[in-house]
Amino acid sequence: MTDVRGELLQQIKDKAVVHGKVTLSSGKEADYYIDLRRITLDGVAAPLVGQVMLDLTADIDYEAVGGLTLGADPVATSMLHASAARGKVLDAFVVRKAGKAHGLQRRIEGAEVKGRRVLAVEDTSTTGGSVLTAVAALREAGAEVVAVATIVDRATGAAEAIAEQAGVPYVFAYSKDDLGLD
Ligand SMILES: O=P(O)(O)OC[C@H]1O[C@H](OP(=O)(O)OP(=O)(O)O)[C@H](O)[C@@H]1O
Ligand SMILES: O=C(O)c1cc(=O)[nH]c(=O)[nH]1
Repeated sequence: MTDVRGELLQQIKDKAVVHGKVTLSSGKEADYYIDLRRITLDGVAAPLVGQVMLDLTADIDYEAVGGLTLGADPVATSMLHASAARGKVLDAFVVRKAGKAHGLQRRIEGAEVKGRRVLAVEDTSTTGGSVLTAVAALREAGAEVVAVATIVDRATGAAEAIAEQAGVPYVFAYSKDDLGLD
């Protein structure tokens, strides 16, 4: 049996971890950055993302998956395709950072979320602010957010913020310890 989880971990270590001073989305400073777009948009690694995230959330019942653009988008589509390959239909959606003023003026694009059980996903979570924005938009649109799932958790407050502000389970595929970061 192939170790998909182990393979993806190695891909992340090899391709996504960048050491050096960076300013994060929250405005905080950090000594490293995990650029998971180099994974979720990589021809070798991206198919593994869908499998690992489906396995991670196998005990959670949801019909559609997505999160705040852009980090979440390829996570959701990778899960959609991996689910289809397993014979199960899984829809995806994209939560815009702001509403759109033209066209159909939708904040959430793609699958209808109203009245459906949805999983909010993320590539990396630092403060959890981005995914919490997605959760708020999804709830406003009438979705039932059943959980939050991220590929890498940086152990910098996201778990606590999601528990307090969203009140749903939070799961992640890899911790910073898995990546050998401190
Ligand atoms: O938990 P948080 O503190 O919100 O930080 C994590 C977020 O930061 C990054 O996105 P970024 O804001 O850089 O935007 P992008 O996805 O559009 O690149 C990353 O993709 C997460 O979405
Ligand atoms: O907090 C962030 O902005 C952030 C951290 C990180 O490691 N990777 C990323 O894409 N964003």
